[in-house]
Amino acid sequence: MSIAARTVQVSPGGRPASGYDILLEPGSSAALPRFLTERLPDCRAAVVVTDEHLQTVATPMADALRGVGVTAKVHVVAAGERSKSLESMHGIFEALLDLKADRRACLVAVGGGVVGDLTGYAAASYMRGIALVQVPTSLLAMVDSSVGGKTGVNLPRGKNLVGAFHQPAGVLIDPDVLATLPDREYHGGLAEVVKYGVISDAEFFAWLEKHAEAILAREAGVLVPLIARCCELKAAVVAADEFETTGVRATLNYGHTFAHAFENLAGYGVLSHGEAVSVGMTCAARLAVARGMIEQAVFDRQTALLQRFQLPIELPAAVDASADAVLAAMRSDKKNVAGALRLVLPVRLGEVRIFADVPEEQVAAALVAS
Ligand SMILES: NC(=O)c1ccc[n+]([C@@H]2O[C@H](COP(=O)([O-])OP(=O)(O)OC[C@H]3O[C@@H](n4cnc5c(N)ncnc54)[C@H](O)[C@@H]3O)[C@@H](O)[C@H]2O)c1
Ligand SMILES: O=C(O)C(=O)C[C@@H](O)[C@H](O)[C@H](O)COP(=O)(O)O
Ligand SMILES: [Zn+2]
Repeated sequence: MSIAARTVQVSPGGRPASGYDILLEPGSSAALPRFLTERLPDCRAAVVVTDEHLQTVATPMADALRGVGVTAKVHVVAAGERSKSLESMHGIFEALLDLKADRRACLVAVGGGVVGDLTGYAAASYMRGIALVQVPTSLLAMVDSSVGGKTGVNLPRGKNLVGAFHQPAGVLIDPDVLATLPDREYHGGLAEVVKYGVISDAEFFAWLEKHAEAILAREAGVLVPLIARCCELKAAVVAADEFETTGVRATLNYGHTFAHAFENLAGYGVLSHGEAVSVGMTCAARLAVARGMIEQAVFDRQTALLQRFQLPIELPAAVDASADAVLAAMRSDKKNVAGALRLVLPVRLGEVRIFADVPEEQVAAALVAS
């Protein structure tokens, strides 16, 4: 397994011309002015979007941009999933208009997946599309949301129901910023990390099991290779199926049909995305065992690793989610065709497939341990 890479190249849809680099190194956020000068030389105005927890990271970045002649300001949204809204997007448009930003302007997303998805969709929409630079600061954003171009916001009726594919011009990952990430958010990011092992890389899954203690301690020696491997795995999927048309990219949605329903029913507060994905992957694996698709041992290994990473494997009591309510929410999933659920389920450790023939009673039965 090659886990030494520090720069990961992404070629969406296999088109090198629209490719970009993920720069993974301590201090990489300081590279923003150079990055803009080299990659977006016409950019004269930039809005750096962040939330209140990352202002000390975002503010020096805007200052540094001003140092190379770019008119820059920081725009702060409230931390948390509820900011992934059309209303928050409107605030970003106002900030761009205040700077008299034209089509050569760019948006810089400094934060977790919420800031990244929101800012990305604003970049895809403002004047029909301006450049975006992703500076992910949560583990989840480093290993997943900053890469691959999925952007969007939530609607009251469901997660990510509006959005666009809009690839960043580049991704700057500074693993040192993880030092301030709260434990709960760090663990949430590990859910998406476990996902990569289950969907596409059994060897990486075993590596996670072996290094679980060092990973929990956030040791740099394991963190950098861990992030790099996830980025490589995601880049390969995005190269094969940028717009989720062939089914390859849908594998990244393992556990998510359940998870998005849980997040919506929980009102986007009680449960983080990563926690919801952890419970969702547990339900999906339980369903696969019930259908005779995987051995119980695979379910047990996934469960043990999720629990080792201090992630939930069942919904907290505070989430009032009857099977009927969960199924109703799952029917809004974007993967569904003609109202029929399409679920990503494991067929062995390291491989998942999409199933469109799962009876809803089986899905309901998989929601809780028997
Ligand atoms: N676009 C994609 O491909 C994709 C992939 C996975 C998840 N997502 C989306 O990402 C979102 C979840 O992202 P998230 O888990 O990063 O949540 P988040 O963006 O809400 O961040 C979690 C919390 O951590 C704080 N934080 C982030 N970095 C920090 C740091 N270095 N120090 C201190 N605090 C820090 C944030 O302020 C926030 O309070 C969800 O909306 C999910 O749907 C998108
Ligand atoms: O990049 C992808 O493709 C993913 O599905 C990654 C997921 O981890 C992520 O949560 C994504 O936002 C889900 O997208 P959606 O299309 O199911 O809304
Ligand atoms: Zn996800």
